Amino acid sequence: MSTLFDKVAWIHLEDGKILSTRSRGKEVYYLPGGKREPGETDLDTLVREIDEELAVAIAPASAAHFGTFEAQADGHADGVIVRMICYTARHQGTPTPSSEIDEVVWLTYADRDRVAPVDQIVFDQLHRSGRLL
Ligand SMILES: Nc1nc2c([nH]c(=O)n2[C@H]2C[C@H](O)[C@@H](COP(=O)(O)OP(=O)(O)OP(=O)(O)O)O2)c(=O)[nH]1
Repeated sequence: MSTLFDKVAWIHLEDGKILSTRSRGKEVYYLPGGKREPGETDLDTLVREIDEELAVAIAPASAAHFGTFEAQADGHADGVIVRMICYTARHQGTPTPSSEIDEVVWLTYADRDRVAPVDQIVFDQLHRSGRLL
């Protein structure tokens, strides 16, 4: 049996830095987002997860698909894969970490080795296109 996590993440850049989170008890940084619940669209998941994690309201009409990326899931057995469907989107509110989130940080490409494998692919693409410092 192979496992694939189906997640939706928010790509949010400001001044060449990307908003990233560290979940409670974890050592590497993730892009904010989470797993789809049954029946949810990508945007349903994005709006719910970003509200839960950061108390920020995503504007769904502004969301644009950035890319979908797959890699080894952080902290799971070899061969467990996470698929992350990534969106940019406008928002309202100031990111404020929920109790599940220990840290909210702005990272640059210099932090590539501090993020999960799937996020490294996202970092590479953003850096190549000049959006991530
Ligand atoms: N949200 C998120 N998860 C990631 C990223 N990169 C990455 O490997 N993951 C992995 C972590 C786990 O190996 C895998 C499944 O997530 P999980 O099992 O920790 O999810 P969870 O129960 O905390 O649920 P959820 O809140 O994320 O929906 O997704 C990322 O950038 N963002």
